[in-house]
Amino acid sequence: MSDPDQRPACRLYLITPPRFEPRAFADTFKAALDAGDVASLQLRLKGDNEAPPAADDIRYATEILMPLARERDVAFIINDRPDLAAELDADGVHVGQDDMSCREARKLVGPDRAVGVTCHSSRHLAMEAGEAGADYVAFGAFYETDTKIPISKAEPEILTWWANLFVLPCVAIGGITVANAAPLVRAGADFLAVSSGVWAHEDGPAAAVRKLNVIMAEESAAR
Ligand SMILES: Cc1ncc(COP(=O)(O)OP(=O)(O)O)c(N)n1
Ligand SMILES: Cc1ncsc1CCOP(=O)(O)O
Ligand SMILES: [Mg+2]
Repeated sequence: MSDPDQRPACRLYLITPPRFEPRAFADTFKAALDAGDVASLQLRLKGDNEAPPAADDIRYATEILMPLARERDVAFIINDRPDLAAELDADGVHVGQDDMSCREARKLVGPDRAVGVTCHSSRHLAMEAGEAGADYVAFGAFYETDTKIPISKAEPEILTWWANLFVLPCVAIGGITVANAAPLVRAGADFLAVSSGVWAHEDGPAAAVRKLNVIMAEESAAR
């Protein structure tokens, strides 16, 4: 059993938009990171219809964004590509169930980089990922989203179940915004993974990061 009183406050795990021009995006990116606490940033590039991006696009975006993240103590995670996470010396990789197994990803990135695993709404997948050496498990999608067509709908109870049993951090993802984040923090999320809820916020990304930080602090203190 894990002790809920020992659990650190929930933190923000930013996900990039699926498509952007890295140099043009850099100022927006810096403004978001400078607006409040951001634990990590996932470079999640996708082509049309979720097609995988070219490796060189990931390399170029990493060249521009990773130093900006590092200067701010924000961990830089690459989506889908453990090989590139190792090659580019990123802080970690996120793999989905159809990308690569956690163990294979670990072999590619080594012991010192983080490996995160998509577990949809499955307790079984999450326990498997934990046993396979994942550094976090990700549950979702909690809310409707236009960023991806999710294959599962998760309920906040899965976060509570996980947090009460395991020390390994859990990430909540899918349609999270300033307006709907609170119940996920209360339920036990260690990280909120947010893309459009930050980049498309009506008052801009910096305002979204500020507001999410207030919510995460308040709701973590109340749990
Ligand atoms: C933190 C986090 N959680 C889940 C996902 C989804 O990964 P996956 O299922 O492989 O889908 P794609 O993101 O690759 O479309 C994620 N990227 N990050
Ligand atoms: C990658 C991913 N996996 C499940 S939902 C989702 C999309 C996250 O983006 P948003 O925060 O815009 O819903
Ligand atoms: Mg994937």
